[in-house]
Amino acid sequence: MDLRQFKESIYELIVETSTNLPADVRRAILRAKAREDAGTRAALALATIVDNIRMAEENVSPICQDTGMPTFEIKCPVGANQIEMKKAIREAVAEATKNGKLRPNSVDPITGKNTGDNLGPGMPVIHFEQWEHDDIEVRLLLKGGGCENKNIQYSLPCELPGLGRANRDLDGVRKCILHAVYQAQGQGCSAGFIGVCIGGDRTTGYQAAKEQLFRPVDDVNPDPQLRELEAYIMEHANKLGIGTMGFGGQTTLLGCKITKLNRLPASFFVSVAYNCWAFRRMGVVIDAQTGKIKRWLYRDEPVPMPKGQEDLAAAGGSGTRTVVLTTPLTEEQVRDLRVGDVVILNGLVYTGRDALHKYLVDHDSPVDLRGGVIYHCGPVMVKDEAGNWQVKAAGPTTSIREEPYQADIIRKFGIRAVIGKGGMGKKTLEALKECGAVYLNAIGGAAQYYADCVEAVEGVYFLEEFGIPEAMWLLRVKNFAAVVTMDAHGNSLHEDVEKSSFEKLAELAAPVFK
Ligand SMILES: O=C(O)C[C@H](O)C(=O)O
Ligand code: SF4
Repeated sequence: MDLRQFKESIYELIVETSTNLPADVRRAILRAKAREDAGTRAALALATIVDNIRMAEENVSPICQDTGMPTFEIKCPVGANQIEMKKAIREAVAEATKNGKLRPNSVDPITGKNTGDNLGPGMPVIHFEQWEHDDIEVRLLLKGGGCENKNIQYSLPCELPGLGRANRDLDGVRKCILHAVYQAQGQGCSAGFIGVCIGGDRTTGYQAAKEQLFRPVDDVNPDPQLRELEAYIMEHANKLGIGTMGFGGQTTLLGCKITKLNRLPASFFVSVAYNCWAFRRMGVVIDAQTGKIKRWLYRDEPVPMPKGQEDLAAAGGSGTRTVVLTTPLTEEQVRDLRVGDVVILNGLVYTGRDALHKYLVDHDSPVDLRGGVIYHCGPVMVKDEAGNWQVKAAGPTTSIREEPYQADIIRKFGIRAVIGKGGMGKKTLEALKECGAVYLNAIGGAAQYYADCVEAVEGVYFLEEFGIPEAMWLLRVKNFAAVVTMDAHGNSLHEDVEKSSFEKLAELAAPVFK
């Protein structure tokens, strides 16, 4: 095989997967948008997502800044050289990282040191299987860390909050899957897709659950029992009211695919792989002689994302209160904000995520953070030829990971706003009230939408120590739109949605499958 050409084909597959959402996923998102009433938070969030998908394709830049764990599933003819293919794939991954199509996402598990090229022990994931065809089929999944954190595995029998006992039967499985959707709330960037495996062991169960994500969204399960379970879950999980980004709404789940594997008599696992709306999976069929792409998978028709809708930044017209603010913020400005307001932010924001929060607890900040805005974000950055940093993608990361640190940091540095996604807990809510600060929920995954708001990169700290995603970037933003979901009066939309969705979950406790 022409390996140089094979590498180019893989590079193209990586770029397309990261930047151009497949047709079936686009259709599912457009259907979800059509179900929401205009002007609601869910509709605004979905319109922003639609904008973002279009922008990513136009800019050939990552849909979401977290380009995930590159996972290649390859079927190849007998005799194809897997060692050489692996080498070519690794080279293509490193090149896509250098060009800002993937974020450098591979870090040492203990020190957090970033390898800078997405390579390292266990990365990327490459699985080969032989088949009796002449072509090579390569499927790629770029599944981000936030939704990966929402995967869950149950061992039956177990007790589930709201649902009671899940026995070792189909109805027990039903309860586990409903609970899996509930426990994700908006944190895995709902509306999401789930792949489920009933049975197997802890490893094969998760593996098979993830493989279900390669099924087209609109396909039908060949197993009638599993088909019925999928239909049940799609209908009832969408009654939980978690909605897009956990803002409430009609659509919580965009797809549910279930498989089963035989298990040992002693074990009964239900494994659930949760994928965000930014469901980046694509595939190609490659000619095993030339290394050229013969055709694309998941691209049955072009599904253009419409322009000119009422997205978050345009929310003013719809009855939502929109407040335009420029940093640094005053206590008065912040105390005036209420849950549900849309804030349009201008001025300087400081990115900071896991490494920075841990650091700031017992160190000084290199910049004065009083009145400042911390943005939970790990952007994709590349240096242009003139040596200036360019933002390639910059959406929010899951904020709850900073819950152990955030309250102390707000108090210590006088921060007035925290931007992230998925909401935070009681400790932070208390600090917001005490100090006069707010939590702003940006639209998770909308990395092009937010990168477009960055007017200038004014500096960076801790780049060497923490690496690109974890560094503290000073970003000057314009028209950065986010929703107040936790205010300085003790209100939290996340608490409310969690409570109401729990009540809806509990209504589904009665047995359905005998
Ligand atoms: O790492 C990130 O930028 C985001 C992550 O995928 C998340 O959802 O929290
Ligand atoms: S930020 Fe959201 S959309 Fe992006 S990878 Fe994480 S869960 Fe997915």
